[in-house]
Amino acid sequence: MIEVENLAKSYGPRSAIHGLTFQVNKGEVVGFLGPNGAGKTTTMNILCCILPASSGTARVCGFDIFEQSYEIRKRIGYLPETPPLYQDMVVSNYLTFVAGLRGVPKKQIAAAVDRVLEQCHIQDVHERIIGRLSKGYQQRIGLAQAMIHDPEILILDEPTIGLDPIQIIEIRKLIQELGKAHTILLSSHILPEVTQICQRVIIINEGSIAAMDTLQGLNASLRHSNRLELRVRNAGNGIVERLQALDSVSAVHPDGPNRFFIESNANTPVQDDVARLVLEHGWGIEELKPLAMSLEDIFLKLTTEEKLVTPS
Ligand SMILES: Nc1ncnc2c1ncn2[C@@H]1O[C@H](COP(=O)(O)OP(=O)(O)OP(=O)(O)O)[C@@H](O)[C@H]1O
Repeated sequence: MIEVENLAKSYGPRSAIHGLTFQVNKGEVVGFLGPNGAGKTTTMNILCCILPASSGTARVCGFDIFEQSYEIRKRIGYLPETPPLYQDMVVSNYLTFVAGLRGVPKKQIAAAVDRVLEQCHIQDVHERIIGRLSKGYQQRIGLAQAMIHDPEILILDEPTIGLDPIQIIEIRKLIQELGKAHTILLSSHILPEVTQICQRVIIINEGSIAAMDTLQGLNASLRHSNRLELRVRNAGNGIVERLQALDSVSAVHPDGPNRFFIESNANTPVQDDVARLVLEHGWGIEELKPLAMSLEDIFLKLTTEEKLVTPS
């Protein structure tokens, strides 16, 4: 549905993205993650034919972004980070206006407005002035304008940014609903949000792709760094030093007197060494289990040098 190959964009001498290659398949909800300035908005703007790429190719629904941008615009709905709303307009008038801009045939405009009012749960405010509505409602109107021409693909740039926690939950729920019938590429800084909404993640860092997989796949591919949680009954003096002295252990992070997070870069099962050490010293094993990496851990690992061990 979206095929990107070797895409690059420079702003003057500054390279924003380079060598981007990825695909989004029909029906997928894909999270586009990256730190500030990674190139997410640039990529989304190129896919929506708002910004020309410097080189590379991208096809959306089989159409080329350079040659067939009109066809792509018909099939793509875009919610930019700041929704393009006219604050002084009444909701339904605004959506009628946008429908005209998007080329919805005149006779179908009223039905299209009714459809998006219903899909985005904003029927109750259709006669209100946009600027007087809450940010959560304004975001839904932003989604409604993106969907007015019934596109197959939705591209959403930070759709929950600036919303309060209740509004965030509502918008996430709405995106999950929309994901049943649309292909969605969504950028976000909120990692649990991506975990909840998306089936697959593309992590971008400094303009190129750092990782691309399902959450389970990312976890498995980063498994060369084993992480364990160890809980003992009676930790003796020097337990941290002794654990650290094991060949297979690269770092030990205590969390209270009897709980430790252990990292290992070795491929050997570090559990055996740890268990042996604990038994030899009579510290008593309460729990010894491998830890899955959270998306936050994966993100930090791929986008920074920071080493992190947290329970998940
Ligand atoms: N119009 C522009 N002129 C010059 N440089 C730009 C322009 N737009 C973006 N950039 C630069 O390109 C790089 C990528 O920016 P982009 O906005 O695509 O990143 P982003 O991942 O969306 O960041 P954020 O999460 O902060 O929105 C950044 O270094 C940014 O400063």
